[in-house]
Amino acid sequence: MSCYIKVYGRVRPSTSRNQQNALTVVDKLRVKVEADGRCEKLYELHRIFAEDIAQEDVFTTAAKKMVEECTEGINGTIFAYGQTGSGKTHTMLGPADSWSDPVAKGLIPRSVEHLFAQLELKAQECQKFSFKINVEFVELYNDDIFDLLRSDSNKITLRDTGNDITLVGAKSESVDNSLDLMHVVKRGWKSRRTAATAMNRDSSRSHALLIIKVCTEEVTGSLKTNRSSILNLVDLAGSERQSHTKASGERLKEETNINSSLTVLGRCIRLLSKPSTSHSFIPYRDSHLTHILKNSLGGISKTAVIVNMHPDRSFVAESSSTLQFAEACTMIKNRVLRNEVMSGDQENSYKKAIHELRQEIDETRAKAREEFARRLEESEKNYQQLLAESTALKSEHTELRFKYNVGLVRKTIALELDATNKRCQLLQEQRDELRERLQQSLNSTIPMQTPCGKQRRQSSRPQRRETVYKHSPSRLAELAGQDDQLHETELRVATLENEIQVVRAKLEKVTEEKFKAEEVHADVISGEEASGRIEEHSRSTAHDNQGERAEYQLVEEGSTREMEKHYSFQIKNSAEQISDLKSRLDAYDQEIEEARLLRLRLEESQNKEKELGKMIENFRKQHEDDHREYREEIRRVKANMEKELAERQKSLDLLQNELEKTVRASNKQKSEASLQFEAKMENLKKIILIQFLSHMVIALSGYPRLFAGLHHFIEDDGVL
Ligand SMILES: Nc1ncnc2c1ncn2[C@@H]1O[C@H](COP(=O)(O)OP(=O)(O)OP(=O)(O)O)[C@@H](O)[C@H]1O
Repeated sequence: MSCYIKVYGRVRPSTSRNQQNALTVVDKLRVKVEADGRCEKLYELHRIFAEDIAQEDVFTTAAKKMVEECTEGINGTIFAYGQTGSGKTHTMLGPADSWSDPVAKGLIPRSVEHLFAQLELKAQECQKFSFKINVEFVELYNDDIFDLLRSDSNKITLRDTGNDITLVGAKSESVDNSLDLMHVVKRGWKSRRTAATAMNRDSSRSHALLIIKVCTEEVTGSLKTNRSSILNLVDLAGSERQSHTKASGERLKEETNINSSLTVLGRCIRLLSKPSTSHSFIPYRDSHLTHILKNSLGGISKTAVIVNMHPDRSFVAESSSTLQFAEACTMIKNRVLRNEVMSGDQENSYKKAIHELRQEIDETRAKAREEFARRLEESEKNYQQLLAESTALKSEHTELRFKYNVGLVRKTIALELDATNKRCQLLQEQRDELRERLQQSLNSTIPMQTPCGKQRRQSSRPQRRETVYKHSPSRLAELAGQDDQLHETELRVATLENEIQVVRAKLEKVTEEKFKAEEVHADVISGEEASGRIEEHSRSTAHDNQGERAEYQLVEEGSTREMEKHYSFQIKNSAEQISDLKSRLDAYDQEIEEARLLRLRLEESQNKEKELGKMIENFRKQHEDDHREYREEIRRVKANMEKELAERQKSLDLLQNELEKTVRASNKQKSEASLQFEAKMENLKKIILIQFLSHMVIALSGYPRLFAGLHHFIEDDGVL
């Protein structure tokens, strides 16, 4: 994979208020340089950061992705370039003592934190993942390399093995987390050579190189992938003009060295940026700086350059030269390689990984289905329970309503019986009256009888018995009046009989209703008891009627004595009936009371029913809410599962693609190898033939004619 070096420009805030700025940020990609308001030039880079840009934005744009790719085995280099005091250290490290300031800290602390965060994330995502971080920190001072992690002043040498450039003698410290790494950086930074110049109170006098080596091991199934990468974070010393820095002595020597290394860097960049010279010699070895950065400039790593500029008009020449350097950098293409070694049976391990992923997907699906079914069953159960409760409440309500209706029927019967009772009382009074009259009539009849009843009964003469009952005329008149009265009574009795018939019919109807009611709900009152009572009542009513009829017959016969007996019997009977009716009335009163209580209970039950209705409604609502929630949750779980499935499918596809690629590559390798093998065999055959022919030539050299013929034959056959 080849890609261009990314170049970003950053303009620092101006230091002079009076001067007009020579640099104007036109937009996110372009910056304009103006000299004396006359000649102006527009430069376009991958991104221009204006004075007010946040450190976080610089990191996100220029370094974040590169740091992430480092964990994938791709080397990365980020360096800050620019004149002295233009803000290189500010960009790379941040202002002094801003290591832990979330706003001000620079690109190095942010990269370190992000690198570890990314590695931790991978460790969580991968089946088996481990990493190892080693760090080296050196400075290039006066074109010598010094270790910033060691106090001795031993110089470090470079070993170039083509793709690898190693620092021989540099201390490599192993770190486990970002804090440890930042402590190492802090320690090294303290040893870095800085000095105050006219341009910068804390000017860097050396190029600082922080080298972070990342090694990761990832195991998927039986496939082991080892990746390694290097992240170079470089803070270059600034190019300086003696006219500005007013340097002399040691500072001047430093300045000369810095400028010469930067000149070599510029030369290499210029050569690399010209397509025609891309294959010509690049003088990396002319300075340690370019030699160390060899792989980052036209080499095998990804590179980002941040060019820092001073906007003031007095530095317009430096800004122009920085921007020219930046523009040349944008033309350089790197051939990025991924440092990755896979071990184990790749094809099988891919297949195994695919199989495992498929299994995982199936398991996840089955689990989701089970969960869904379980929740559905649970909610169904809850629903059935609520339904049963509601049915029980409804039947209770019906039962109570029925009881109330039975109570009402009883009350009606009681009222009917009350009316009957009153009529009976009236009848009794009338009978009493009749009895009184009969008594009077008897009193007046007795003196007319023979002195001794015994004698009369013993007499054998029938004509004598007839004379015994002869009445006086006044008595006869009285008897005639009595006959009228009896007739009247007879009429009354008939009327009463009718009334009793009506009442009896009503009673029968009520009894029938009661029977029906009690048949349906036997536990309210024993049906037998009630029917017994009603039958009894009917019997007594029938008995009354019979009695009245007999009375009527006796009256017709005209036997006063028998009537007396009959009336006294009737009176006794009536008294019994009355007491019976009274007791029945008491029973009815009791029943009415019961009905009242039932009504109260019914009201209570109605209230209860209302409450229960509310409860059912609440239950139903809750059940519906639960159901909705379950459904919602199931839907959410399903969506998550689907998402996960899609992701897994995606990774499966990727794996399959990779597998196909690997298979294709291995097939290609095989065919290439077989072609090579065939070519080699062909060559070998030729060599053997040549050797054979040369032996023949030597052997036949004594026979010139035969040799000439053979030579001719060889040329014709085109063997040679
Ligand atoms: N973008 C910026 N915002 C605020 N202050 C800045 C910015 N850039 C630089 N400065 C300030 O300018 C001064 C010089 O910056 P810095 O030391 O980073 O420059 P430098 O390019 O590293 O210089 P040298 O090459 O001499 O080391 C510092 O005090 C720094 O805080």
